[in-house]
Amino acid sequence: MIEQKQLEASIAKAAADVRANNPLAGSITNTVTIDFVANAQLAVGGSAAMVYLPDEGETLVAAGGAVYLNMGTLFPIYEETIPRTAAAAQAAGKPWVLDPVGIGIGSLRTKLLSELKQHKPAIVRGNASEIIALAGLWGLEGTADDLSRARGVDTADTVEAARAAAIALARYTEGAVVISGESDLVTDGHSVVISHGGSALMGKVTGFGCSQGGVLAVYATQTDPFTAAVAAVNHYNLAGVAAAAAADAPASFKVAFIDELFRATPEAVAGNSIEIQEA
Ligand SMILES: Nc1ncnc2c1ncn2[C@@H]1O[C@H](COP(=O)(O)OP(=O)(O)O)[C@@H](O)[C@H]1O
Ligand SMILES: Cc1ncsc1CCOP(=O)(O)O
Ligand SMILES: [Mg+2]
Repeated sequence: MIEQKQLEASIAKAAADVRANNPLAGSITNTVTIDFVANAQLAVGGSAAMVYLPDEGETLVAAGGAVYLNMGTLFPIYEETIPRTAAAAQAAGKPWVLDPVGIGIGSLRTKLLSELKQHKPAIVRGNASEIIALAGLWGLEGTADDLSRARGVDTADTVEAARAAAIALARYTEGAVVISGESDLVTDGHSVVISHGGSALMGKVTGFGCSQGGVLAVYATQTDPFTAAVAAVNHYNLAGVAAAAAADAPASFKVAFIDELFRATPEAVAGNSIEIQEA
């Protein structure tokens, strides 16, 4: 199990490095929340670029330190763009982050998510229902293939109910998995970190999950997937608490949240309340 002081030091360094290096993490992401993803990436210190076409995805892999693939709103061209971009990242040894938004909706999404198994994302991020459904679709041990639980893009399960699925995914990818929710769970298949904070208002604005995925990719440019995952999730939880002190309704909360992502210091990100458990 990872030691807390050592993890905090690695998180503080990752947050400081993101600020110092302004790293690019390109995205192929949905059209609902694309603006929020880019602005969150910039607010934490990263750089954003959003594309749709296959050769552009490959170009962003080459140009950046990581790439973010979010399945939220699919177009026919994505049948080419998404696997080619994931394959390019894997071939280049660059981390890529998968958000299986809306898993269970439509045949193209199921086909693409099945194909992506072979390219092993460095970080998988989803809400509890998405993580359970992905582990089942990938046929991982102890999980059930049941896409019928999918109901849209919001969760119908608790974070704890998805714990075993997240651990199975992390052991398969040898990367990190994030389950978002009231408290977020991060695992590398050996340790589990529960990160506290945030606000219920984060569930009342679309894009908090997607933008967390973009920020995970920014952090993944600077450190290993597990440290990157805890750092990004901590950064989100810290900013969520601070934004809730400044705003009490969804639209103003979103604005305050982007400001608080920007204001958060590396030390505060590292000091966000976490619990470390055995997987
Ligand atoms: N009730 C809550 N309390 C605190 N934070 C929350 C709550 N609901 C969601 N969040 C936060 O909102 C972000 C998005 O999570 P979630 O709503 O689970 O994702 P998605 O939008 O993919 O369903 C995460 O940072 C998560 O910690
Ligand atoms: C509403 C919606 N529909 C397709 S993608 C999307 C955005 C989902 O964003 P998030 O999961 O971050 O709230
Ligand atoms: Mg989501």
